[in-house]
Amino acid sequence: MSDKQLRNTILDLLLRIDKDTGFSHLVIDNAIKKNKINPKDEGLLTEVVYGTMQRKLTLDYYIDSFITQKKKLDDWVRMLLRMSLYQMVFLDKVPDHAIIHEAVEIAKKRGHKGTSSFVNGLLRNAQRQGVPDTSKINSDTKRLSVETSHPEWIVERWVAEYGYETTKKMCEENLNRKVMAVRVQPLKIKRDDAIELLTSQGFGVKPSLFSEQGILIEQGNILKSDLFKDGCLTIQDQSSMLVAEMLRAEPEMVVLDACSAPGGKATHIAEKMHNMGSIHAYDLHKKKVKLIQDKAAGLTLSIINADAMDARKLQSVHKEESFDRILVDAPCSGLGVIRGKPEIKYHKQESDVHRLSSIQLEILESVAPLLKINGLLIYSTCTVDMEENENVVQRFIEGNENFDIDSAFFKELPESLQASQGITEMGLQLFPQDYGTDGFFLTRLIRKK
Ligand SMILES: C[S@@+](CC[C@H](N)C(=O)[O-])C[C@H]1O[C@@H](n2cnc3c(N)ncnc32)[C@H](O)[C@@H]1O
Repeated sequence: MSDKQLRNTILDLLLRIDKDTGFSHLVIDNAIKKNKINPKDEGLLTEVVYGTMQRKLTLDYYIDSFITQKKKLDDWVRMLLRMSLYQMVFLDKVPDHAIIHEAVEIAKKRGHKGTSSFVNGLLRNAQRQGVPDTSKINSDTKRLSVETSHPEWIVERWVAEYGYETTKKMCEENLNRKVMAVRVQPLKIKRDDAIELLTSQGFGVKPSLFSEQGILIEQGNILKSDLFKDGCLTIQDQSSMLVAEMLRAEPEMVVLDACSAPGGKATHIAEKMHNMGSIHAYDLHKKKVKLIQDKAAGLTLSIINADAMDARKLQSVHKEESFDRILVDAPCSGLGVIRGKPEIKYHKQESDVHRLSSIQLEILESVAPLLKINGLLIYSTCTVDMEENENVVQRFIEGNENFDIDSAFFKELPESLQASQGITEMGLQLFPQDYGTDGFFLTRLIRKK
């Protein structure tokens, strides 16, 4: 693939991700496979696509400072400027003159002469004058929003909920790449043996913090390893691994996973149960049920029965007090996984947080009667927001006096989490900057009567 083709591909991918037609990691993976992109170009493509999305608002601030007449730019022109400026300001892989030349060539081809001279002029101005100094922005939240490219509503919510310093660290951390984690299928291989084998094959790996099944991948493409291809490993963030650890499901129990696709946690729970007992796994979307089934089959786990169903209607198919354990890994705004899916921060709106928190409470209310007395229920989300996390739990407890937060949950947390700043009386909020995990919330409820 020529440099010009590569840059056109990058521009097309960015436009697709920005229009919310696919998560960045899936769009990038598909493009690499489809276009048979070589490893060197693969690195640049991934870096520029992720980096441009991650820094979109910062780049827009730079672009707007060079535009005197406030005219609306075509989407592709703005995106071309963003990706070019991203490379000029944040990368040193390609010289500025080459970046500008490629951008002008693309602008000539996609637009008209006026467009290419506009692109040329703006990028040359940026090259000569440098980008504007953001430290001069007066408002703390606006400055943090521009410098770390998070919409102001998110910054304002986080500052109100967690304070300025925590918010600043979180926004800065969200610009980094996270270290990938995988879970070992213990019925197939021991973690120590997997670590030894992967190390001998040149991977940089080490045990993860919160689960005896977790491995952190610091170097190497684990998707290409034999262990992954043989179904001995599943990709899962360390925070998500905590869920099955804390659910305390045992062999022969009957478990409900109310929002299960793609099945990451259901399969982990099945492993914890030594593939004995039963897990009823549901998801609202019929097409996602196959993802659960495929994941279970890939890991040779047979106790998961997956079906499509709105978790709010499960009382129509299951009797009261049917389950020893229930997991509600609820649909959420996803503000905890911005590092891996940067587009989330631009696509989600504050109204989504309000809408989702109502659905989360409805799901909890609907599945609660299905839990046996003394049974345990985990509520979790991959978001950082009190309205969807602590407040949902509090509202649920207030309305259901037969449920309580299980105090044993806090004692059973891994030692490294015992002093976490995210522990409140409602549960545990993990922040991405604290342990390198996704932003994630979980708590455990117990049914008393
Ligand atoms: C956070 S994801 C679950 C991830 C999954 N537990 C795992 O570990 O792989 C939330 C899931 O809830 C599903 N969902 C959304 N609304 C639902 C509802 N009303 N009932 C059941 N599932 C729902 C979504 O389709 C999505 O797959």
